[in-house]
Amino acid sequence: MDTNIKHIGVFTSGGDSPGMNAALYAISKAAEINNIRLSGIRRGYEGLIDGDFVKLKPNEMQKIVHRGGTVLKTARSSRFLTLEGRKLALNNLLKNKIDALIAIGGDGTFKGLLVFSELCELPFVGIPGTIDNDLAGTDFTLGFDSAVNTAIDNIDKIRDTAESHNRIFLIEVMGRDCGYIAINAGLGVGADAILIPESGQDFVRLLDKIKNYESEDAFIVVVAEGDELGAEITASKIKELNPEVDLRITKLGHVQRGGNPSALDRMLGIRLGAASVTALMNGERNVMAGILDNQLKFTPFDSVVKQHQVNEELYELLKTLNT
Ligand SMILES: Nc1ncnc2c1ncn2[C@@H]1O[C@H](COP(=O)(O)OP(=O)(O)O)[C@@H](O)[C@H]1O
Ligand SMILES: O=P(O)(O)OC[C@H]1O[C@](O)(COP(=O)(O)O)[C@@H](O)[C@@H]1O
Repeated sequence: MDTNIKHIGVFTSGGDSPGMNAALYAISKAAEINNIRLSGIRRGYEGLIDGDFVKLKPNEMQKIVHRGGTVLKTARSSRFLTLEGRKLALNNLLKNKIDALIAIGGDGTFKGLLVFSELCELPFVGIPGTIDNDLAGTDFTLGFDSAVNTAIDNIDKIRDTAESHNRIFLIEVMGRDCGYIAINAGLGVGADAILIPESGQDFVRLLDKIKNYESEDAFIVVVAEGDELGAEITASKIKELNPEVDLRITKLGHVQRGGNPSALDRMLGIRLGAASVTALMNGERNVMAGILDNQLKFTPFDSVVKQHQVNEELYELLKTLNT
């Protein structure tokens, strides 16, 4: 056990995701039990550069396990992309006598840590926090399950009105350049078609169905925001084929990032939060904590950032179900 770790800094970075507060609770509790001082760093790398450090008290964190967003706030930092910014960040860590860092964020955040490790010798552990589920090294990222549930709740509501009017709805969901939210939400609502960035065949399947569409029912298409055509072009192609159809586009947007974390995300945050403190005490460095096959696993940052997890079985499922 590495007893040199007396003071840990923790921050959330990139897009917020439900479950981040649960992870912060577990980190604060595990640190307290192991007599480790914990400093929260506000606004991700921005707060590291500005020295914006706060205390995280486990008895207060316990009360916000159920809340979405991140109590530490988060940011995308252009200053951290510069060497000058990273040097300011290093100075603040040294000044505050921080021995190790825990970062909750996505692949951008871990790329940042990799670059920072060229300057800073402190050990870093990452927790995958993004609704996009686009990281290797974990089956699920923190917030993905909640975001899919939110998308499903909203699309169910759209179905009510779509069926009442016999309309085609194109519903855009988040996920950056990854189709995980679209596949899971789309299958979960019984969508007629799902368009994702990773597949070229989905649009062909959609056109085949639209050719036979009789305007006597709803037709629900879930479109990933990173899809190569996107909702607008897809809509205009459908209209070209069949000018009479009644069609609407809905972009679900940031509603998918908010709301209380699901039970799965609360547990994921708590497991990974506690594991990250233990990992630092055990001498781990520059790794991301994740759950693979329900087992805790640590993956080096360079393997996490290089890959985009592609689940072939899910793509095959879309074909099997002709969606
Ligand atoms: N190559 C890089 N070098 C240094 N910092 C980086 C790099 N890539 C990303 N970062 C930092 O990580 C932050 C979070 O990354 P971003 O891609 O916005 O979100 P996420 O971590 O959710 O993927 C960025 O705003 C930036 O400050
Ligand atoms: O809130 P912003 O900065 O507009 O970012 C939107 C992006 O953030 C996400 O919600 C989450 O992405 P990250 O977790 O990688 O930041 C993406 O799905 C979306 O493309």
